[in-house]
Amino acid sequence: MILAPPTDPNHPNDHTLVEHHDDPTHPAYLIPELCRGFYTLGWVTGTGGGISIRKGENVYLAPSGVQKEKIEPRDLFVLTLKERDFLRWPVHKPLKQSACTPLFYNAYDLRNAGACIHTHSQHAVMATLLWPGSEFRISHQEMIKGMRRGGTGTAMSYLDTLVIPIIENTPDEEDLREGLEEAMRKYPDAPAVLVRRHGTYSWGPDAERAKGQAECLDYLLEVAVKMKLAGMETVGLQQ
Ligand SMILES: CSC[C@@H](O)[C@@H](O)C(=O)COP(=O)(O)O
Ligand SMILES: [Zn+2]
Repeated sequence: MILAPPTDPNHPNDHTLVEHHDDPTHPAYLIPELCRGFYTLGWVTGTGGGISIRKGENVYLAPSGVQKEKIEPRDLFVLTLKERDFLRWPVHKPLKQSACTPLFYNAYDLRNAGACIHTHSQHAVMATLLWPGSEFRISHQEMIKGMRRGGTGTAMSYLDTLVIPIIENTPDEEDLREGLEEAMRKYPDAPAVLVRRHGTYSWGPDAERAKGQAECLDYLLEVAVKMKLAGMETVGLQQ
C-alpha cells in the first residue's frame, strides 16, 4: 500500500537525492531525459505513461498527471524499495507520485528490475485490439533478439517466439496491479505485459536495457499490426 507524501513537517525529506542534474547516469537526470524522448515517440503524450528507475534500494518516480516531457529533477519522488517509505518528495508544488507506482513495484519485486517503462503506444493499443485473446505472439523477427527472458534474464533468440500476456484495462491505473502481477507470475519468461486499449508495461535490468527492450517491443508490435492488417500470420514463416 502506497500512501501520499508525508505531511509531518519534521519528516526528513532528502533533496540531495535529486541533486545530480549533470550526471547522465543518475535517475534524477535520466527520468526527465527519457520522458522527453518517449514523448517524441508518442509513448507518454497527454500526461500518461512514464518510467521509474531503481538505484540500489531507492526507487525514483515521476509525478502523476503532469506533462511528462517537462519533468525536472526537482519534481521527482524517491521511495525505499522494501518499505516504500518516502525519502524525498517535491515541495515547490503539490504533486503526487505516479499512479503507476504499484505497477512499477511489481517489476522490482517480481523481476528484480532496475527500471520499468509504461507506454501509451498506439502500436500496443492496436495490437491488443487485433489480438482479442489473452496473448500476443510473434516469431521470426530479428528484433526478438533485443528482448530478454522475463525482461531481466538471458537474451532471446531469433528462433524464439515472443509471447506477451494481455490483461484487461481498469478505470483506475492502480487497479491494474493485481492483473499485472497475475500475468507476470503466469508468464515468467514474458519481458512485458500489454494492457488492452491502454499500452505496455516492460522492464529491464537497468534503464538503458529497459529502454532498448521497450523500443524492440514497440517495433515488433508495429510490425505485427501491419502484418495482421495485411492478412499475414505473425507466427511462422507464412508470407
Ligand atoms: C491520459 S492520463 C492516463 C493516466 O491516467 C494513466 O494511464 C497513466 O499512465 C498514469 O499516469 P500518471 O500521470 O503517471 O499517474
Ligand atoms: Zn497509463
